[in-house]
This record gives sequence, C-alpha cells and structure tokens, in this order.
Amino acid sequence: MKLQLALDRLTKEECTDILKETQSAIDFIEVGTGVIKEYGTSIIKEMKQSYPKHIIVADMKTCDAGKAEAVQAFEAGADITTVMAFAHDATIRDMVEVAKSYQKRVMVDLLGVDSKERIHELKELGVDLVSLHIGKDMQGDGKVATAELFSLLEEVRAEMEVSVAGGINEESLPQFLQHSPDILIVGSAITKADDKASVAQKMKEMILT
Ligand SMILES: O=C([C@H](O)CO)[C@H](O)[C@H](O)COP(=O)(O)O
Repeated sequence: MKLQLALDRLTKEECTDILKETQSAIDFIEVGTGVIKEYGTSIIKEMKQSYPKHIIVADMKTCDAGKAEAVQAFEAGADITTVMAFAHDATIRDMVEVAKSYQKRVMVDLLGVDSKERIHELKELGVDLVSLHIGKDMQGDGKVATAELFSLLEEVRAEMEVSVAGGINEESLPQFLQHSPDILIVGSAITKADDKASVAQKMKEMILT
C-alpha cells in the first residue's frame, strides 16, 4: 500500500516546505487541482524535477477534452493524471489511450458515483485505477471516507487498483486496512498538522504493518 500526499489549497512555497518535511514518508505526491489552477502545469514539472523518484499525480480532475489535458499532464512530467468518472466515455477512453502511449496511468475519480453499472463501464473503457473519494465540500457537510465505500467495487476489485481519499486521518485509517487499498490518499491530516513529518511517518508505518 502506497501513501499519497495531497497538496491542496497551498502556495508553491508551502508545498515545497511540506515536501521537505514529509518526502521520506510518502510514495506519491499529488499536485492538487487548485495548485495546478494557480500555477499551471509548470508546477507539475517542478515537482517531478525536485522529486524524480516519487510518483507524481496531477489531480487534473479532467471532465472534458481528455486527450489534450492528458497530454498536458504527461508532458509536464506527471506519472498519473486524474479524470472524473462522470466524464463522457470518449474523454476517459482518450485519456487511457494517451496514458498508454506515454506509458503512464490514469486514475478515475469516483466522486459522486454510486452505481456499480458505471464501474463496469469504466472497466470496459480500459480503466484499471480508480479513486473512492469523499470531496472537500462533502466533508463540510459532515461526510468522510469510510470502509463502506469499498462495496461499490466488490465486483471488480480483482481487476482494478484502488485508492481512497476524503478526510482520512490517523484515527480513521485503520478501517481501510482490511480492504487493502493500493493507495491511501491523505491531504489535510498531514498538511495542516503541526508536526507534518511525524504524522506522515506514523501513517506510513500504519499502512506497512
Ligand atoms: O482531491 C481532493 C479533494 O477533491 C480536494 O481538492 C483531495 O486531494 C483529497 O480529498 C484528499 O485530501 P483530504 O480530504 O484533505 O485528506
């Protein structure tokens, strides 16, 4: 299981400082959607140059013009780019094709999806990596990611890699272990912590044990 640190609602300087503190504990660096909107894809390039051994996830949250946005992300150095599950099939299919041509990957964000039918459609589109996700605004309404989310994927679990995100912290983390997600995505619990390095390290140890 890999630990992905989500860098959201942060300045470039804050991202840099947080990564200096946490780099040894994390596997994947997620350049958050808002960070990309603020700085452009050049920040993806800077992250890859600074952390060539980490997997860089560009959280593009693409919902249209998939081919162009996938090219943008991969040309900038992303190893993985994201697309919303509600996007048109052609958007997702194009991104999967572009990813194959770059030998990179697409992660499909399941935000708002509760239909197993859509999961099967994604599989048919060639998707092999999805993200169970409770978004920031849903968290504002009191929802957070729980292990129950995994029931959406029970029919395809053997064929898809899975990440999970949405307000995960040290207290909520243990419930996910029984489902063995491939990637655990953590943002605020680390980026807003006083001692970011020790929280990241603790979470890394929890997923390794
Ligand atoms: O994708 C995310 C969300 O949409 C905010 O932009 C976050 O990266 C993801 O939810 C993880 O962050 P936390 O919920 O703060 O752990």
